[in-house]
Amino acid sequence: MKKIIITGGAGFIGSHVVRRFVTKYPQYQIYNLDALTYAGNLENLRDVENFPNYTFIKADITDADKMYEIISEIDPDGVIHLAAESHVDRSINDPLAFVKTNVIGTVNLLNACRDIWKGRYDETLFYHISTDEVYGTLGESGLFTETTPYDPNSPYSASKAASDHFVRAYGETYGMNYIITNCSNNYGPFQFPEKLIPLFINNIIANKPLPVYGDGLYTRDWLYVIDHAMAIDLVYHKGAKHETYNIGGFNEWKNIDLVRLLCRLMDKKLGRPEGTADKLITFVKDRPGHDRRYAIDATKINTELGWKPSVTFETGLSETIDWYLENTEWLKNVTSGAYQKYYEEMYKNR
Ligand SMILES: Cc1cn([C@H]2C[C@H](O)[C@@H](COP(=O)(O)OP(=O)(O)O[C@H]3O[C@H](C)C(=O)[C@H](O)[C@H]3O)O2)c(=O)[nH]c1=O
Repeated sequence: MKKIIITGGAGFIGSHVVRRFVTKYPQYQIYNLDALTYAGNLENLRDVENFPNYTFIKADITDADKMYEIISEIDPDGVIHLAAESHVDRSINDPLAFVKTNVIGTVNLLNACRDIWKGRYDETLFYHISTDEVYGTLGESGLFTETTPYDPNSPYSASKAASDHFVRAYGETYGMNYIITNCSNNYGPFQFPEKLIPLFINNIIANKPLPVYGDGLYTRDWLYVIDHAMAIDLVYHKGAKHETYNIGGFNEWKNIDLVRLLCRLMDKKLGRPEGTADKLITFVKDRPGHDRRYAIDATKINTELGWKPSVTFETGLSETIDWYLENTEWLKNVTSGAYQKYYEEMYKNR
């Protein structure tokens, strides 16, 4: 039986990856290693928690000894590493938390795998999940390819860039097998309402302002999270070792256009008169160091591995809104407690 550790499996993208592996591969034992920080939630995995091939381990990747202990005990065939601090605004307020989890946490995992897998690097794989933000920002045209130089602008993207470099360095220095994928903005069920789409869905439901940063003309390339999980599955099984793949939706939207589409769909689904949600749009002070445009060239994963997004943005977004409207309890739980304080802190100077 193959054993795979998935770090950050209780988070947004991680939970979709865990669900896919647990349900699709009963012959694999899947270990979800997660610290359950504010963004990790076992509610995200209720439907698979009793599967015999699923095990949850509460542990923090910043704890080097614990990582060594867990990895030597399980002796996995692969690690799919998704555990990370991921919100850019939080990284601006607390960069060190991002260095600790994203850089030191990754190196702790690499150290343990390097030692425990010694002598059988060819049979094992460290698969590191990263972001397109490591490439910095684009002008009006152009796309990020796998050979675009790294040029991170936020503490978050700098910490992810550093972690990517460490993974590659461990491959080159020690000969460990690794793959890195760099993905564009994800959206879908179970995303914590600090990121644009779930935050705005939550605020529209609650009739709260929709804080659009700066002029709202920033561009992002959006991918449905389930398509990302499918890509991760494919890369884990078919990807070439010591390679990087970019994953994206070929789906660019200016923030303000996306927000207006979201408002229209939400009004319809909530049975409110057209234009109701639009009135909540509030332009606020910009995010410092705000990257103007991200866009991924996903040709390599498409031509070499045959991956492409399976749903259109209209379908994915509509399904996402429906999910949040059907899961108001989940939304209420994750936005209770410290959330309100965080939200007020985040927007008080904007
Ligand atoms: C939360 C928020 C965001 N925005 C803007 C800022 C961005 O231009 C865009 C998306 O912001 P968000 O914070 O949702 O995502 P990014 O900063 O693009 O980064 C995201 O996508 C990459 C790939 C990752 O790797 C990050 O982990 C992930 O957080 O909307 C607003 O205008 N108002 C808001 O309240």
